[in-house]
Amino acid sequence: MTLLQADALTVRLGDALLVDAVSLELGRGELFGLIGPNGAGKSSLLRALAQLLPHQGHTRIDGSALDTLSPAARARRIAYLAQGDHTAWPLTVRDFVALGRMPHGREDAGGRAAVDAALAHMHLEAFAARRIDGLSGGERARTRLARALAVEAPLLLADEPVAALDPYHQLSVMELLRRQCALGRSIVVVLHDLTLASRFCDRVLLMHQGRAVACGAPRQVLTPAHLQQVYQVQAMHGEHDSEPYVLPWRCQPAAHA
Ligand SMILES: Nc1ncnc2c1ncn2[C@@H]1O[C@H](COP(=O)(O)OP(=O)(O)OP(=O)(O)O)[C@@H](O)[C@H]1O
Repeated sequence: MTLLQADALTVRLGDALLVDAVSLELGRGELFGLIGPNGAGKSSLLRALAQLLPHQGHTRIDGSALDTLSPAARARRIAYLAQGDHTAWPLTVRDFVALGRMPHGREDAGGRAAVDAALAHMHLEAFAARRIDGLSGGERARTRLARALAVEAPLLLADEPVAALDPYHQLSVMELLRRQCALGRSIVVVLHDLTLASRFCDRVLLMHQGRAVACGAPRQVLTPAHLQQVYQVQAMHGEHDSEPYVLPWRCQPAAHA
């Protein structure tokens, strides 16, 4: 069943076309990867989906047009994790994660349990009383993801949630996202790691220069031809434990005529 439907989303900033008529449909319980090289338009598309960037096109969630929902109603349906690290405030980890409950208002019966669960998911229980401006980059990244998880929204839009994480936490976050989807949540995740995208995502959308190049099962999208065309790399493709991996191996710039 469809949770999110976006039709012909287009983002322009001045003369620049950042996202060019990209459409996507997201099923309930689906883990959907957004991939593509630097500057492809992934973050711009995610911000347009979150209604955080002026754009053309339409997005519906559960059949309701997103732009007709109040900001609070929208924030309860969509949790958004921005790319990068903008968390320099002197808050404790617990208080920062609790910001994710703001859309639920004052009578938030499930708030404490949601914050506890988010801290546990990100292995942050021992950090709860620490100030976020005293954490390492990866610890802060886990705290930011915990805030987004604490919303307990049916849709999570996560922009490079594993970029700053060590291998254990990268895998643990991807496994967690899969479990969240098994519970019925839907997730759009921006990834640069093609093996994580291959192994964990149900479908991926490959973007290049603002456009959707291919969308479908990772095996169908992460083909040698697409990797050459879009990333200008050759990769090793293989299987381990019956799961696919894609290891970028060598730069292969397009041949110029
Ligand atoms: N304010 C702006 N004005 C003009 N161009 C912009 C602006 N913000 C972003 N861009 C351009 O839009 C394009 C898409 O940026 P976007 O951040 O969506 O890419 P991305 O796919 O998320 O890249 P990355 O993998 O590097 O995070 C880039 O070429 C970027 O330089």
